[in-house]
Amino acid sequence: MHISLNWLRFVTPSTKKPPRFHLSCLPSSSSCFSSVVFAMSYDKEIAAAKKAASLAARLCQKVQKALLQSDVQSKNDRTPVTVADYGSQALVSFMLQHEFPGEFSLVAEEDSKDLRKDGAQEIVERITKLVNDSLTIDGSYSVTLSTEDVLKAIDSGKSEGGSQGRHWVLDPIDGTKGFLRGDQYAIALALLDRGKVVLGVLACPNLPLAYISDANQHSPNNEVGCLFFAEVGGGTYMQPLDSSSTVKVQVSAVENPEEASLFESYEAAHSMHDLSSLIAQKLGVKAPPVRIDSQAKYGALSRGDGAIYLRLPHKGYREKIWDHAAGYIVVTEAGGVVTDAAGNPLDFSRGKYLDLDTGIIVTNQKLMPLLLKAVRESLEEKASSL
Ligand SMILES: Nc1ncnc2c1ncn2[C@@H]1O[C@H](COP(=O)(O)O)[C@@H](OP(=O)(O)O)[C@H]1O
Ligand SMILES: [Mg+2]
Ligand SMILES: [Mg+2]
Ligand SMILES: [Mg+2]
Repeated sequence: MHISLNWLRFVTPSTKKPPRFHLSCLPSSSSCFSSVVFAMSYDKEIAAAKKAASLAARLCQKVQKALLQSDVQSKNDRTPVTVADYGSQALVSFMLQHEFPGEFSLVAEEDSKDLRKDGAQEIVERITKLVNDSLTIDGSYSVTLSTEDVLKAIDSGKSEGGSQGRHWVLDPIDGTKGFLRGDQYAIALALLDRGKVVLGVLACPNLPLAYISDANQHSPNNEVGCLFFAEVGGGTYMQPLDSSSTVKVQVSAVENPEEASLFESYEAAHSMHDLSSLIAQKLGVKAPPVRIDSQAKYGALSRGDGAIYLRLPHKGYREKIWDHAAGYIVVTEAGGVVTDAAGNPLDFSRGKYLDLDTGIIVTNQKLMPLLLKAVRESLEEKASSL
């Protein structure tokens, strides 16, 4: 693979991730010292998660390529994203269950209800072919799943999560709107252990390997396809989706908000752009916001492309854990901080939903106090103007 100068920018002296064990405290302990236990490292889980997310990314790329090449495709036809969404979820679910056949719990976005309705047989067959082609593509599996196997694999994602035991958390395509537009999307997979996110993998098939800004995000010269992964206490790493050359990444060290660049959703329906522009104005941020879809924003932030991510949904919206779990650990292990708009840490232990005060904000440790102040003032200003 051609390694560009931009790629080398991310390389740190330690590019090889050593195998690791780490200490953890039992959640019920009153004193850390009295009940320190040796926890297994999650190396086997992270290897399986990387493989599953990478294969799912290939499946999605194949569908997106066909979608963009097809000129008969109606703009409103959601079939391609439907096929890729379900296919990605079936593939990841099957691979994880194959790897961890004992107790298995998956909290995932999709279910098979619509696929079991009359008239859905053709689409289920398309999904099944896609999944089988993907599983056998590199010779790792020699299985042929039936349509019922695929529906069952999709429905394995019905777990509610929670604070006990282990739960995989999957968004098979995050950024469906971006996927349909030919823009950014991500396959986001994380593992919860006793309510905490302990590992996360983000496959971002359209994210340039090089630094992105508002100006260059659609440059045709950019090589694209990034895989981010992080394990609790072990830092965040990035590799090209088609290679294993891994680099450790860090969030931006920018301390002056005037030099910070700010990421937000492309879709104004997902995050209030007027509110984030007020916050940016208060901070003195000079650059225009970088608007991209999906948890690719967390990936880009983890390597310092921007310094701030604001997600301020409209009133009443409830965030789901699969939209944030993988991105959260990718950013925090790279040195970033993720809180709600009141500065509270995110709690992934309460089931499918995150109970939040107003929104999610992400930045580095140095900028967080300034950002929180600007967010609070902007929210107050907005409330008093209503
Ligand atoms: N009204 C809304 N407000 C906030 N988020 C929303 C929303 N409607 C959908 N979403 C979520 O926003 C996610 C995409 O985020 P982003 O704007 O960062 O690309 C979607 O994930 P899916 O595409 O997996 O459904 C969906 O869960
Ligand atoms: Mg999503
Ligand atoms: Mg999704
Ligand atoms: Mg969705």
